[in-house]
Amino acid sequence: MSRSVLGAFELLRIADRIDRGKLVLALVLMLLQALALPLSAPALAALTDSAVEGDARGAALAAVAVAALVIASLTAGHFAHIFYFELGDLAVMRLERELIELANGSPRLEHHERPDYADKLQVLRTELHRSGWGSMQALLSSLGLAVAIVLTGVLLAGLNPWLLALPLAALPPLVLGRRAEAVVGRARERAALDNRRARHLFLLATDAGPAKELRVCGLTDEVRARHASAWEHASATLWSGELRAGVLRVSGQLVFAVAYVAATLLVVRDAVAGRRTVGDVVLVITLAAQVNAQVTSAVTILQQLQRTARTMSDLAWVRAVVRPARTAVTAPAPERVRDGITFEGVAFAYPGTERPVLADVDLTLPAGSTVAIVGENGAGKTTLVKLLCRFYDATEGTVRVDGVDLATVDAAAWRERVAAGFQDFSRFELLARENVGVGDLPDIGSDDAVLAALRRAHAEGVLDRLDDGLDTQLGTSHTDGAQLSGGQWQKLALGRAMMREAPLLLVLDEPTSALDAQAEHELFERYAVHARRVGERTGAITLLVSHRFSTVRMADLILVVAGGRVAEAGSHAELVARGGLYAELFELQAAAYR
Ligand SMILES: Nc1ncnc2c1ncn2[C@@H]1O[C@H](COP(=O)(O)OP(=O)(O)OP(=O)(O)O)[C@@H](O)[C@H]1O
Repeated sequence: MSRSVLGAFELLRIADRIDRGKLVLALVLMLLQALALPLSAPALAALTDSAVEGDARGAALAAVAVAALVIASLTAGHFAHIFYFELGDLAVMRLERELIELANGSPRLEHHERPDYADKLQVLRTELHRSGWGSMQALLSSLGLAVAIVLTGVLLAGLNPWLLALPLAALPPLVLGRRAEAVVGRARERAALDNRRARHLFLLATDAGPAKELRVCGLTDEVRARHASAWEHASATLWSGELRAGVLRVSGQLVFAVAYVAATLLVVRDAVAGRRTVGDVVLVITLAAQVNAQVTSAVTILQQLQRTARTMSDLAWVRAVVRPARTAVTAPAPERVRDGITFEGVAFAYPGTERPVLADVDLTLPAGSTVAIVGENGAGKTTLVKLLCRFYDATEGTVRVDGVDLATVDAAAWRERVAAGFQDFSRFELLARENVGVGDLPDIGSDDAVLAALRRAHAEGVLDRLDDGLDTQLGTSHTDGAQLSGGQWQKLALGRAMMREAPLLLVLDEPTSALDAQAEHELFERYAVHARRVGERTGAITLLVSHRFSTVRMADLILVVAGGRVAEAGSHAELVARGGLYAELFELQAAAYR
C-alpha cells in the first residue's frame, strides 16, 4: 500500500509541476462530483416520501434537488475528465522525456547492455503510455472517492448502524483486487523477455533492412514461427496470470454481493413492520448501489494506482542504474596529446559477466600516429575501442593519456575530443546536411564544415545523387525522403565521423565495411594525409579497426589482438619479417587476391 501511496504522491507532484491551476480545478470538480452523487440519495428518498404522503410542493422541491445534484455530478465529472486527460498526457510526455534523458544520461553504455535494464525499459515503454491519463484519473478519482465513501457511510449509519458493515464488506474485494494486480504484475514481468523477443522478431520480419537476408536464407517461415512461439509463450504467461487474478477478483465481489442483499433485506423488513418509510427503502437501495459502484471503482482505482506505483518504482530503478561515473573527475581533458595513450596492465570483463574479454594489455599509441588493430572476430578489438571512448572503464589496470588516468577525466569532455565511426552506424533520417553535421553540433549549420567532412570521408559523391544536395530529406519515415543504399548511408556516417576537424583521437571501427577494398584503401590514403597534418599540430591519434590488410599496412603501428591480448605490435614490414600471426594472416589474404 505504501508503494501505491508513494507512487500516487509522485504523480501528484508531477501534475503540480505541470499545471497547478488545472490540478486544483480538477480536484475541486472531483470533490463536487463525489459530494453530489451520495447527496442525491436522500433527496430521492425525500421525493418518494413526499409523493407517498401526497405533498406535491415537497415532492417538487425534492425533484429539483435530485435533478440539480445529478446534473452537478455529471457536469463536474465531465469537466474533471477533460482536465485529468490533459494533465495525464502532459505527464506522459514529461516521463518519456525523462526516460530519454535517462537512457542517454550516463556517459557509459553499461546499462544498455544489461538484460534486466532491457526488461524494465520494455515494460516502461508500454506502461508509460498505458498508464498516462489512466493514472491521473485514478489519482484524482481516489481523492473524490474517499469523500464519497465517508459521506455514504454517514448516511447509511443514520438509517441503521449495522449498515456500516456494508462498506466493510467492500474490504475483501479491495484486498483480493490488490492481490490480483500483484499476480498480473508478476506475470507481466515474467512475460517481458518473450515480449522483447517477439518484438525483435516482429521488427526483423517487417523492416526493410533484414528483408533481403530473410528471403535469401529462406528464414521468413522460421522467423514467423519463432515470433508466434514467443508471442504465444508471453500470452500464455499473461493469460494464466489474468485467470488467477480473475478468480481472486470474482471471489471478492461475491462477498460484497451477499452483504448488499442482506443490507437491503434489513431495511425492507423494518419497512414491512412499519418502522421505516418507503423513502428509507429507496435510500438504502440507492446508497447500497452507490457503495457497490464505489467499491468497483475503488478496486479499479487501486489497481491503476498499483500499476502507477510499479511504473514509478521501475523508473526509480532505472534512475538508480543509470549512475554517473564512479570515479571522481580530477583532471581536465587534454588540449593536445604530447606523448601518447598507454594501456597499463588493462583487463576488462563486461558488467555482469566473469569472463575477461581483455587481459594483460600493455600498449602505447604514440602521439601523432596512425594505428591499426587487426584480429579475428571476437578477439576484443571493439572492446579496446570502447575503453578508449570511455563507454566503459577498465576492470583492472589503467588507460592513460600523457600519463593522466583517463578514468579521472570527465567522459563527456574527453569525448568532445574524440571522433568515431562505427560499423553499426546509425541512419539518422534527417536532412543530408544534418545527418553529417550532427557529428559536430556547433558546426551543423556550416556548409563548408559539412562539405569538408564529406571530402575527408571521400563521400562527396553521395550528394551528386541527391536531388536537393545537402538539403535532401533522407529516409523512409518521410514521404518524400530519399532512399539510400547501405554504402551511401555508411559514407554519410563516415562524413559524420569526420566532422570534428581536429579530434585528439579518431576511431574508425570498421566503418567502411560496405565499401570495396579499393575504395577503403583510397579513403584511408587520403585521410592519412589529413590525419598526419593534424597529428603534427595536436598529437592526434588515428585508430583504425579493419580486416583489410591493404588498408592496415599503411598504419604506422599495427596491433594484432588475439584472445583479448595484444599478441604482436609493430609496423607492417616488422610484423611480416617476424613471420608470426600477422604474417600468416597477411599471407592468407594476399594469396586470396593473387
Ligand atoms: N556487451 C557485451 N557483453 C558481454 N560480452 C560482450 C559484449 N560485447 C562483446 N562481448 C564479448 O567480448 C568479446 C570481444 O568482443 P569485441 O566486440 O571486442 O570483438 P571484436 O574483435 O571487435 O570482433 P569483430 O571483429 O567481430 O567486431 C566477444 O567474445 C564478445 O562476445
